This record gives sequence, structure tokens and C-alpha cells, in this order.
Amino acid sequence: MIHFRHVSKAFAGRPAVEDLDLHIAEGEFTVLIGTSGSGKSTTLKMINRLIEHDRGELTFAGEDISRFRAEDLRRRMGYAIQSIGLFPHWTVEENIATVPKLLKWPATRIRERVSELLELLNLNEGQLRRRYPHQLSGGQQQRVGVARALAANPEVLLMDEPFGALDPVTRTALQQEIARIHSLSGRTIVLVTHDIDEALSLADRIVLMDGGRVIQQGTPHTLLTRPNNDFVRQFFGGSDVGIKLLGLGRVEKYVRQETFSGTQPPLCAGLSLREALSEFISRGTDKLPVVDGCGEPVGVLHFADLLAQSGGGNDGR
Ligand SMILES: Nc1ncnc2c1ncn2[C@@H]1O[C@H](COP(=O)(O)OP(=O)(O)OP(=O)(O)O)[C@@H](O)[C@H]1O
Repeated sequence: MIHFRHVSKAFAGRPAVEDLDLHIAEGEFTVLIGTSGSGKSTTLKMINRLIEHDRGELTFAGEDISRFRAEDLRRRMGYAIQSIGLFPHWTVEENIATVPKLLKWPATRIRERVSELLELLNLNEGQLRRRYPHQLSGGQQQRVGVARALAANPEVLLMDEPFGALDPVTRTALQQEIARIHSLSGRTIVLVTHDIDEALSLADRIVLMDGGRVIQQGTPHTLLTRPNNDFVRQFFGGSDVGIKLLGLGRVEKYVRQETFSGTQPPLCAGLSLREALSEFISRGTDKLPVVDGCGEPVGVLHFADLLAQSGGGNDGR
């Protein structure tokens, strides 16, 4: 859907992105990660032409992006950033409705869409719809920013550190919302982050950048188990890599269909193996019962089976 071929960008003669080759497939969740100043935001902004590339070929839906009017491109691509950029004198509703209004949607359709988005992002409609940005918490503002980016059902969602500067609980909740939105809508998402755990938990494909270049790209499992070099190995946690690998696997995939005879409280099948490891260690046991989302028993997780997750070739999902 979005293809970079040998794309470069320099600012005042200093390269920011060099010879970038990147293919973002429709429906894929791509995460750009890397050291500070490695060119992640520049790469993202070249996609919606907030920054124009100098050299190479950049296409969207098969067309060179220079052939689109920048406004048309931006209406087809939602954009959410850390500093939010909500309009201070507009209510939550008016902020979310920005692009639908530009597209001249009928008023009833806009109202319905705003309600739908408030619900999707867990924002209390009765309380928040008519508030102004300064009357919201930081986390609520970030959610409104994401809702605004999604409002006109864009084909692509571009996000630059959208959960930055949030406390860990709100951040995790917003990450879960985005993962849910992605699995529900199958929308193409490109997200820039500094947070390795965020990248590992959200991405279909991670692109690791350094000094304006792509150092390695692949699935989270590939980057953890088959790093191209020491930089990649160190970046993804060095000695922590086993724990991060456990974070990629879900309990449900490792459940043995057995009956549990004991009194241990059960694990939920949707937990990560990293969370399950923590339960094994804190409870000092090597077998735990597992239940599904409705609380029905589905089998038993064995501590020994966590080792299977470290075997190469498994994509961990
Ligand atoms: N508008 C600009 N004018 C001049 N230099 C710029 C501009 N935007 C970015 N740069 C430079 O280009 C390089 C890449 O910046 P970019 O913002 O893409 O990196 P980043 O990986 O997103 O960084 P960070 O993680 O710190 O946000 C940096 O050296 C930066 O200083």
C-alpha cells in the first residue's frame, strides 16, 4: 500500500533518511523504532507529505505521492501525534468532527460517528462530548486525538508517539484500544515509538532505524531471535530477550487439555506467557489451570512448556 524505494531526505545538507526501502502492506501494523534522531518521524511525515522527500520513489496505493494533492492525501490518512494538537476553542465533538466536516458529511452522520468513536475509545459521551480540551486529562486528550485521526475512516493511520507522556496504566489501556481497533478494522497503521515493549506487543512488523537507515525489519519474533548484528541484539534487550520472547506468546496456545486437580486460582487464556511466568514464580508452582474469557476451564499450563516459546522458527502468536 505504501512503498518507499531508495528514498532519501536531507535537511540543510545533513541526511535525515538515507536510501530507505520500505514496503507497508495493506492492513499491516508497522512500528518504526530506533535511536533518537534516527529518522523515524521524518519517514512518517514523508508518507502524508508533511515533509517532501528529496530522492527516490514513494508511492501510495500504486501512485506516486507527488501526484496527490497534499490535502487529499491527509484526508485519506489519519495522523495522531504526541503533542495532540487539539483545537483549544473547539469542543471534543468539534475536534473529532474536523475531517468529516471538511468532507461535508451530513450533520446526523457526523453526530453518529462522533458517538461511535467516543465509545470505541472509552470516552464517556455524556460527560465529555461538550468539554473543551483544557477540561480533559492528558490521557483523555490523547484519546480524542486518536479519535479525530480515525474520524473519516482513513485508509491509513499514522501515529507519532501517540501515547508518549502518559502514565503506564493509561498507556497500556490506549495500546489495547489501538490493538483492538486494528483487529476490528484491519486498517493499515504506521506507528513511531521509543518503547520496545510497545513495539513488540503491537507490531506485525518492526522497522529498526539508526542514523537515517533501516538496520533490520521483520516480525517481532525475527528481531528477537535472529538479530542481524550486535546493535539489533542490544537494542532489543540483550539479556532480557528471553523475557521479551515470552511476552509475544499467549497462554491459550500452550494449554494442555487436561483436568486440573488443585485449588490454584486460574490464569486467563489471553494472558501473555510473560505474565504466566510471573504467576508460576510468585506462586511457586509448575502447573496452573487456565480458563477462557467466560471463565470456563480450558485446560492446564505447564511451566516446562514455556521453554517451547524460546525455540526458533515460532512466530510466537
Ligand atoms: N525540520 C527539520 N529541520 C532540520 N532538521 C531536521 C528537521 N526535522 C528533523 N531534522 C533532523 O533530521 C534527523 C532525523 O529526525 P527525526 O525527527 O526524523 O528523528 P526521530 O528518529 O523521529 O527522532 P526522535 O526519536 O528523537 O523523535 C535529526 O537529526 C533531526 O535533527
